[in-house]
Amino acid sequence: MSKQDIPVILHNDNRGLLSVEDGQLDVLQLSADGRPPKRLLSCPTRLVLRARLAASQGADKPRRLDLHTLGQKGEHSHTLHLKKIHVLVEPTHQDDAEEWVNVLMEAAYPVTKPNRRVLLIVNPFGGKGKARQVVKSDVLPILEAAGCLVDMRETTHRNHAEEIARDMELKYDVIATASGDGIIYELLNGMAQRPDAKRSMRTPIAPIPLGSGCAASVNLFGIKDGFNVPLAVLNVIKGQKMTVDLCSILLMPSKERRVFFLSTALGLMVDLDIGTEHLRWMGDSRFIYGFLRGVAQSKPLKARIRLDVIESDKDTMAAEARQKAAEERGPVLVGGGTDPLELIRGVQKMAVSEPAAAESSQPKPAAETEEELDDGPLPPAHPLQPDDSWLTLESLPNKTKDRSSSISSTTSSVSSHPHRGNWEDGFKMLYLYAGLMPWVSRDLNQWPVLQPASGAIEVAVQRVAPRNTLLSNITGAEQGEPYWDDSQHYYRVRAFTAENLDKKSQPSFTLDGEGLPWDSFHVEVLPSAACFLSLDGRFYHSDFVTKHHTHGNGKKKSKALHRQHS
Ligand SMILES: Nc1ncnc2c1ncn2[C@@H]1O[C@H](COP(=O)(O)OP(=O)(O)OP(=O)(O)O)[C@@H](O)[C@H]1O
Repeated sequence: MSKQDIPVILHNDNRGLLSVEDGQLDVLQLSADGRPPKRLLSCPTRLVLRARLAASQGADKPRRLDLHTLGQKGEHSHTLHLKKIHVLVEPTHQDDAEEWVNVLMEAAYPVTKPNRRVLLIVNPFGGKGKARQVVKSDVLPILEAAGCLVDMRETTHRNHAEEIARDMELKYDVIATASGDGIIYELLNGMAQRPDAKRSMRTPIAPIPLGSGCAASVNLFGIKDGFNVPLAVLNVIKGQKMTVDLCSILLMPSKERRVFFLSTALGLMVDLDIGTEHLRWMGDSRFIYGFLRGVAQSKPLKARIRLDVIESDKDTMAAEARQKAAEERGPVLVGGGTDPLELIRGVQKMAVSEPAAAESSQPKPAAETEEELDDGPLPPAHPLQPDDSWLTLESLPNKTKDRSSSISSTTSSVSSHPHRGNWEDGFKMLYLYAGLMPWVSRDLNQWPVLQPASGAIEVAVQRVAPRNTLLSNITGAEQGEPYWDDSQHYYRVRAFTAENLDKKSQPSFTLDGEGLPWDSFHVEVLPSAACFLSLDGRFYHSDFVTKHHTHGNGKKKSKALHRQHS
């Protein structure tokens, strides 16, 4: 018997052994006749929620030991369910048992502290309308089994989450959202209005995917587990703080300011989202339907976009993203790629990029102590002043001759701009999609080279292209392959503006999936403004950044496209 083992009496009165070693908890039933022990439970310590010794009932009495874990349905299963095991520890082993419980809890919480205080926001009408029921059956029991203290609030009307965030006490370790992305958007906008906005935004958000589009969860847990509710609850319990950028958007002419954490879209992507809201019953399949419908119509977007570009070379951005992923992952599987079960079975690692964000018992460096952080409001939003160095992309209504109307004389010529990203005068846009997290839904990794908290927003501009090209881009979209298509122009920017050149036929744009009237707007990045929880302190790595295949097909496709355009 090693220090990691403790003898116990099992619920069936048989003798047993609890063992914790190499990131694994085992519960064994011992046999009296020399046969090998029977494994009753084998569980990665990542899935251990709590181990607790009950109070002593007297020095000569056995003590009860409770083990709460999540269990996989099978070795390769992503399905998790709550398991509770109770055993008895005989008086002679009780000191060792106390030490064993500490060893297990340290293995179970290697980078965070247990017993979090959780504000749980539930949208009872989110997604397919099952949030309330799933919270009761799956979410609350797991949080309680882990010893979390939960305050639950149900939203009763639109924008209720915004009101809650504006008025809440800042006493929680985490705000969990049993909803879709809309509630997260509202929470962040509520926080943004507070006089102590910066402090409030240091409370991390942990999404529990119970809406129709749950992009935040897909970005944290990947395509396969993007809708895995118990895994998302595990993230509430032991996720690490991950800082993210937000964007501030100034709506013109009203000068109303909003913030967003995910995306803003123009053109086809607007029709795809708000044009399919009546199809929420389809879950996120409604987006595919909307895309097909939009491609069939291929209605050009009429807009003038000005971009403060940092980078537009796709090869450079892809190489940087792959390098960063390699640093974060350390040694990888033979053949590369992502272990689909890494979030369930791997040992929880401290984030490479933000070790100071982990709740370790080590004192933080002086500059990162709470006292020195700014607790005040967000900086005020002012209209942006694009100058000569900004890139201007225009997709004009067919009959427009006078292109000078609202273009300032300082606008640079596209063809000579160092960051034009292969855009040519006369190209027509189909959509613009700007984002702060790689996946916008399970089906679309729109910004596969995006780095969180980089101080930039990624802008993809899809120009009008033959329908078969656009349709063939659906294949591989979940892993970001359309990035390589030359009809998709890609810019990493600090800020941008978008002016509507046909308000009648394109009245709206979307912000984190919510539709708003579009006249013109100004977007700038709020670097590292908010934080989410993530099990390994980062977004889930897509195959795009972990598998280093070339993009020969994309290049061939784009040459063909050029031929068709000329
Ligand atoms: N009780 C309520 N009645 C009506 N609307 C509500 C209620 N609670 C929240 N809402 C609104 O529901 C909208 C959608 O919320 P939620 O984030 O849960 O996602 P969803 O629409 O299912 O999925 P997604 O936004 O990811 O597509 C939000 O705009 C919110 O204001």
